[in-house]
Amino acid sequence: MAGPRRRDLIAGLGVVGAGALAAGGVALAGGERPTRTARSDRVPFDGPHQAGIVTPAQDQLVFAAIDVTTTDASALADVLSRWTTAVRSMVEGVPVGGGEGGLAGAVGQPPADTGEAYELPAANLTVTLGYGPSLFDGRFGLQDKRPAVLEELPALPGEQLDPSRCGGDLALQACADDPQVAFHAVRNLLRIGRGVVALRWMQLGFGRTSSTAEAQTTPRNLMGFKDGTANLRAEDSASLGRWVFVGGAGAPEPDQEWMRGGSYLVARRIRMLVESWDRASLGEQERVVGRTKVSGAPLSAPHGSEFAALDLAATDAAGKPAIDLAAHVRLAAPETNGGQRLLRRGYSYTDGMDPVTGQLDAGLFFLAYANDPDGFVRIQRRLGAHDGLTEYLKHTGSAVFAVPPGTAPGEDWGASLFA
Ligand SMILES: C=CC1=C(C)c2cc3[nH]c(cc4nc(cc5[nH]c(cc1n2)c(C)c5CCC(=O)O)C(CCC(=O)O)=C4C)c(C)c3C=C
Ligand SMILES: [Fe+2]
Repeated sequence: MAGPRRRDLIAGLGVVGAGALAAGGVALAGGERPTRTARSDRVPFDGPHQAGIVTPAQDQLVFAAIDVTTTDASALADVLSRWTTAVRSMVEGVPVGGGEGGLAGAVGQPPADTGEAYELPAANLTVTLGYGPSLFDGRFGLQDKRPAVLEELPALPGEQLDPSRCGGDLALQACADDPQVAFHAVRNLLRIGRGVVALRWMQLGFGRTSSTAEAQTTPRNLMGFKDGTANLRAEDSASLGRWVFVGGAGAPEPDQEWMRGGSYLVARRIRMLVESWDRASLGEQERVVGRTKVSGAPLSAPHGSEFAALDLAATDAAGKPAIDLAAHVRLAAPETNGGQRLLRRGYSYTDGMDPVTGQLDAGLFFLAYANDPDGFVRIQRRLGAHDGLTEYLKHTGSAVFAVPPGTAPGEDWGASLFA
């Protein structure tokens, strides 16, 4: 565990650490374990966009879809305010309630913080909040605030969704370099919200399956392929403005001003039929993806770089398309989708064994940000209908959320929505 975790911390320094160091932090020396006092493992909470979108993808995920169990809008706004205070504390590596006082609490009372992250580093924790379409159904007087593009996703080809892994009024995406830090964050927020919100479903992810910053190396997904090669990166502000952030440069104007600077998050739990995949030949696996397994180079330039551009017109010696017509990358690429791009931020998951079949329940918890969820829908319609990878996949969970913009210092989550 220490190896990969440490590598990501160091990779993260390239982007996150620069700001943190400028703010008076200390750099990590070789072999040194990060501590709560090292500022280089902290991601600032406030900013024009929420942390956890273009933040260099951490290696651990705890994702919670949450329902609101009251119709009292002020109680919900109060929870969002208390969540903001708690997250501001936790991303600094400080317990909920502040310092050791948060752990101690009053005699005869439970401590303000559950304690399991105490003395752990801040681990680049980010907590990202989303609002599901159902939040705008009239229970809280928010029906006029619903962005037109925020609707439940339509039925998509080939999906076999489990209703107990779908939807949610709210989402909390907690990412960190340490799984206990991410779990601690969600656990404490649920605890704060008790009586107002309830957990609907939850997904743990281990191992990022995308790179969201130039400094990060491309990870491998559970099919053994490099994943994230052609993803959008934090440094590509022109593409982020056009495709990811609401009201960004080149993007359509939002119908709801409170969403300016926000984004939309699509979550899909995609089980991989790994036992079938592991029986497929290397040639079949590469044909289905459209890239080589070892280097990640496109099959149009199999001896080239991982980052070589796809040449969708290239043919092999037999005159057939070098990148198969049903290859995943051909069908997902912007070149075949009207230029559409997504910021992918998914994680590998396993939930152990499928008790019915005895097979592994493992795959990709696909997370993608876009300034219109329809961008995902249009790509997925093509993938579901034609993608060779589909034979090895089963979409079992689904949700979509509006992710509001980031906060100014002192501002609470929900302030612009409930204003
Ligand atoms: C609707 C969007 C997408 C879903 C769902 C999806 C699922 C999925 N993808 C992989 C593995 C790979 N995907 C790769 C590239 C890629 N995938 C999407 C979109 C979805 N993938 C896009 C937009 C792209 C980029 C295409 C391009 O511009 O070239 C790759 C190649 C490496 C990379 O660029 O990331 C792999 C490998 C799996 C296993 C999967 C479902 C489980
Ligand atoms: Fe993909």
